[in-house]
Amino acid sequence: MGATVSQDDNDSDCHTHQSPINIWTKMALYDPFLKPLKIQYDPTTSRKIVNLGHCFNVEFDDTSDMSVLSDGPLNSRYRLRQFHFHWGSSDKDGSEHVIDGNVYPAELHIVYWNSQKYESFEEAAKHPDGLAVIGVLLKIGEANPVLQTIIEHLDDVKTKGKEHSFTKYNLARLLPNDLDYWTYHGSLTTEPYFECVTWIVLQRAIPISSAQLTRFRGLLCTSEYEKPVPIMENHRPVQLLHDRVVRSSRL
Ligand SMILES: CC[C@H](CNC(=O)c1ccc(S(N)(=O)=O)cc1)c1ccc2[nH]ccc2c1
Ligand SMILES: [Zn+2]
Repeated sequence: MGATVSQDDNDSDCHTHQSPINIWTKMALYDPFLKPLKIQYDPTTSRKIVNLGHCFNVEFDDTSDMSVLSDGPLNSRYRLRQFHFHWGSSDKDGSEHVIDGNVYPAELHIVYWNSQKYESFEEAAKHPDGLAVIGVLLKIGEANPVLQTIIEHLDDVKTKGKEHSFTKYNLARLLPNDLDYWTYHGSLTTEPYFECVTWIVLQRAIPISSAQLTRFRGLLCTSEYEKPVPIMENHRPVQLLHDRVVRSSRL
């Protein structure tokens, strides 16, 4: 008697909570128990900007709970570690999350880890409730002065491995006023794709000018000793939803 393989066996593989996804807004479930996001941000926690080769990070001092995210869909306090962007080789694509089939030209990820339950970011990343990432879609519009302060420093971190001090950054000014969000359980969108992320995708996009976005593509994925290769794109394709439901904070 051969083993029968049913549909759910196919979903029993251990990679069914991958990110990013296409969010069908009409299928999102309004959850009245979702709280507003509570974002406490201390500008003195910003430390440096780093070129990692596939993207650049703005990194924060996460040795104590100074800049934290709580409430929203979360049951713990999460500590700010870094933020970074994903972009495409043209303004036609670049975001990781897709909304009703619409791709945006870029996406900001603000990465937090559960400092209430775990001792370190690396430890938290091994658990389903280890990380929380706020995803903010970027749309082409007027130049964004808050992004400009980051873009001015990209020349200091042009090649892979370069870093430059980056202090007193006002991350709060980067966020839209409207913090309504969609939330679902997913993964890191780069290797090792751990399924450890509570995703919180804001429903309001923020502007970036086409000229500013072009500056992202000027970053190099090569070190200063190699032949220069620009980071033209670094966004992962959308993944299957499987058994997940996306919840919305707004009816
Ligand atoms: C656990 C992964 C981590 C490196 N990766 C990340 O920090 C990261 C963070 C956010 C996202 S996204 N685009 O989803 O927001 C993708 C990746 C990481 C950190 C320390 C490590 N030591 C050994 C391995 C190792 C891996
Ligand atoms: Zn990311």
